[in-house]
Amino acid sequence: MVDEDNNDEMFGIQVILPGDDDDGKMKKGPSCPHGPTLLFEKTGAGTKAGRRFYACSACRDRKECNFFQWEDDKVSEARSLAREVENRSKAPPFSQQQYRVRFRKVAAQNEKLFCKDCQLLLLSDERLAHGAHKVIMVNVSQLRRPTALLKPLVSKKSNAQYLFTDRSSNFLLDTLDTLGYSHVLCVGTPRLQELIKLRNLEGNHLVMESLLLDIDFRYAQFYSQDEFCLYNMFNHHFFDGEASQQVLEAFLRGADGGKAVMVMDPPFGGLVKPLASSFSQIAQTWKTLQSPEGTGADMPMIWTFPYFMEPRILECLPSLVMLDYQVDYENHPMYKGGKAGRKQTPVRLFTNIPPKDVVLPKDEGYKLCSKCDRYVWSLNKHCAKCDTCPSKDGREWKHCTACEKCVKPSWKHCQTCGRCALPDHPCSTESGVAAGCFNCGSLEHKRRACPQKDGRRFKTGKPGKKSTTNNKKKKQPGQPAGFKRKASHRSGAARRNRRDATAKSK
Ligand SMILES: C[S@@+](CC[C@H](N)C(=O)[O-])C[C@H]1O[C@@H](n2cnc3c(N)ncnc32)[C@H](O)[C@@H]1O
Ligand SMILES: [Zn+2]
Ligand SMILES: [Zn+2]
Ligand SMILES: [Zn+2]
Ligand SMILES: [Zn+2]
Ligand SMILES: [Zn+2]
Ligand SMILES: [Zn+2]
Repeated sequence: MVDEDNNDEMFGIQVILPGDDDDGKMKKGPSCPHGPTLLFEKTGAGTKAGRRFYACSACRDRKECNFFQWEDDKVSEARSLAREVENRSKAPPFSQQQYRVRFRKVAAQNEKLFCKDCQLLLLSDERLAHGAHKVIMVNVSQLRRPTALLKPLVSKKSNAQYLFTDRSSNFLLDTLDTLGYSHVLCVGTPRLQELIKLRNLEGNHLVMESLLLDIDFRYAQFYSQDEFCLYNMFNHHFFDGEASQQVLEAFLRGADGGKAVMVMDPPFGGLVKPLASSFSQIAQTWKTLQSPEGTGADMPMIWTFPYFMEPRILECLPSLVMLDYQVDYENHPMYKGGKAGRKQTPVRLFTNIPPKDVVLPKDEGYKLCSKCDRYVWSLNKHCAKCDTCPSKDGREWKHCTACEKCVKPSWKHCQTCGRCALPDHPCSTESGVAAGCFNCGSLEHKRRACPQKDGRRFKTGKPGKKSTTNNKKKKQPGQPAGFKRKASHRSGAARRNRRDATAKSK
């Protein structure tokens, strides 16, 4: 589901945000059903600027949203109107207010009905209309656990609804509780919001306020307007516009005097740059709402994402630090903890909370490194030469004196490349400069300019040998050939590569 080389410039396509090259004056892109689209640029070989186009911010698969428009396209009025009609047709069937009224009615019914086919709570008189559907009766506690009732939307290229295990969600909540946070902004973390509400009911903890921002409108059924906003975290778009912005502001204002924190768990294949931009905008809103006597500090945040995205995240949000805690997921085939003990998962916490304050559980194998002043995984041994606990992936790394840094245990120092690498890596030229394309092995170009831009990686160590799997999809007329974004990099080959790189821990 995630590739190690997932980044915003993958396959020679990069996202352009306001401020990148226009002093922030870039006009808003046209909208798809997921709000304003993002502007992408197809970067060719060399320095020449590529052609720009708009595409959906939220879906990385054209089957889910096929919006495409060249930046310089003239769009006819008829096409604009047709788009508006389509966008409206994809909007939720009820407004947040209507959902709330329905929820109250359903909660008051003797028979609380839920249609599994429509993923909708039903009023008694609607049952007939869902006669052929699978309708079940639910109780009050099920109404309080929407993440258990709703079927997770596991399309990897859009919602990727992977839910925290009890272990991970309890750890997160205990940590926030210990650190004294009174307001938790849950961005794409419905299970955390749910757990907060359930704990509040228990009455033996300080009450925490929470607000869920998520693109899955099914959650609107279960929460009031002050508890849920339909939101796209890739373009910072509130589907209910000003009303939702005000809900967010009221929530953050309410935290003045208390402590607010934002916890985000985006789909793992998502582009880091637009995500970071949205999170920064929320943090900025929080900052402007702080009373003048505040400390001027940044809004605390915790972003869960795979460890191999660390360089990209830190490039976009340099104040974050990656912690060793391994987040696991209940319904993810690869990222869930094993039955007997813990299976390693690649998902970590990135935070601007001082790492020493986030106490990682000793009984799960974490320990304090007094030299680094942070909690680390048991196999992450402090290296005196690097003066850090170097491991990123949970394995014990070893120091290479030639490279003057710690490297993965499976790597060997290669005299030809002058650096450590996997023993079967494609070797570089005599010049000592890493040669050729990491994707296909050709010495003619780098991966970014690879004509075979489908994310498959050169794996055999034989330069020039191409993979036989090729799941090319039809491109839209006039659309750049490389426009697949994350669509195909989860081919069997890519998945295997990632597994090699992470779970199997080569
Ligand atoms: C990886 S799951 C995280 C769920 C979390 N682990 C939990 O247990 O609460 C991603 C979440 O982000 C939401 N999501 C996906 N795409 C989104 C988008 N573009 N904007 C906002 N939320 C999105 C999904 O609906 C889902 O709830
Ligand atoms: Zn879209
Ligand atoms: Zn139904
Ligand atoms: Zn250390
Ligand atoms: Zn070292
Ligand atoms: Zn080395
Ligand atoms: Zn080499």
